[in-house]
Amino acid sequence: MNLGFIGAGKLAHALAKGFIAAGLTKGNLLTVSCAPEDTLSAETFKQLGATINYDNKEIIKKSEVTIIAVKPDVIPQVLTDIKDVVTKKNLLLSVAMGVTIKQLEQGLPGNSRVIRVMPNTPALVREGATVYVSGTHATEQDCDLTKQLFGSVGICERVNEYILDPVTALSGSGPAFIYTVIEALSDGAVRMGMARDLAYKLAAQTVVGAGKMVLNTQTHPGVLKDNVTSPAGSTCEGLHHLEENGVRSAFIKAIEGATKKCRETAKKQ
Ligand SMILES: NC(=O)C1=CN([C@@H]2O[C@H](COP(=O)(O)OP(=O)(O)OC[C@H]3O[C@@H](n4cnc5c(N)ncnc54)[C@H](O)[C@@H]3O)[C@@H](O)[C@H]2O)C=CC1
Ligand SMILES: O=C(O)[C@@H]1CCC=N1
Repeated sequence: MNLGFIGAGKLAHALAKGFIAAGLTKGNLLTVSCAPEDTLSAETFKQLGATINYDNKEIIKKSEVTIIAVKPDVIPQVLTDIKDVVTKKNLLLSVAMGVTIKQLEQGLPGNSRVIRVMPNTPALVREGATVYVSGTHATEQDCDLTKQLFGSVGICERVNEYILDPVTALSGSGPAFIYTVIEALSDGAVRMGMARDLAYKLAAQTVVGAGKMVLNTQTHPGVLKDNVTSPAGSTCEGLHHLEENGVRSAFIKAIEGATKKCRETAKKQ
């Protein structure tokens, strides 16, 4: 598949590597733009074999499917750059946080085929979590293609747009929250005498294992937690400390705060 990327940063790179690993495209089939001063993004994609072109119009002309992966505040500029060359042949997939279908469509010619996608960086290792929302003029084939593309690097679900901001908070930002948990668990283990390397390995595999237990056994997380927690045992003691320090409330507030930030971004566009 010939793919265009407008914006070649951390998410674009994770997606490109994931798509290549899944066999959906090759590095030399990618056409990519980034800010001219951003030599790191350009170099990262060059190493994959991609063609770099600093003119966003050229990305649209050369690719039937283009992923727009710039920061939300750059979206208006990108839409201005490309609006005169977007035709019915182009499918545009925007991954920008807090930028709505309406805002995207307003900046493009009528009938433009737009899909709003919210992936996450674990797509790099094909363990991504993606949702997408169809724009007004995207076809069912466009939705199928989106599902095929992002389904090749993890799970991919179609949703209604009203849920996109909480999704961004949960699975878009979520890896950062979980890395913090992995670091903190490891810090605890190091404090108790464990070597740092082993602590990261055990903490990361514990997150992977617990996640797979929820997905594969379809058992309520509370039941899975109870299965680990013996009467008067060590897990119970640990859980008591987490509850005393408001761990649930901290995560609930993190999702609420991140969702609100997405909504503020949408209002600013
Ligand atoms: N990083 C993540 O985990 C996730 C990011 N997103 C969304 O993806 C988008 C990109 O995020 P990141 O990759 O983290 O950002 P980043 O800062 O790593 O990358 C942004 C890219 O845009 C390029 N750029 C800047 N101005 C440009 C222009 N006028 N034309 C073309 N390219 C331009 C930069 O050179 C850079 O390559 C954001 O909208 C973000 O909300 C969504 C889900 C997860
Ligand atoms: O932090 C951000 O703005 C983006 C949205 C989801 C992950 N990164």
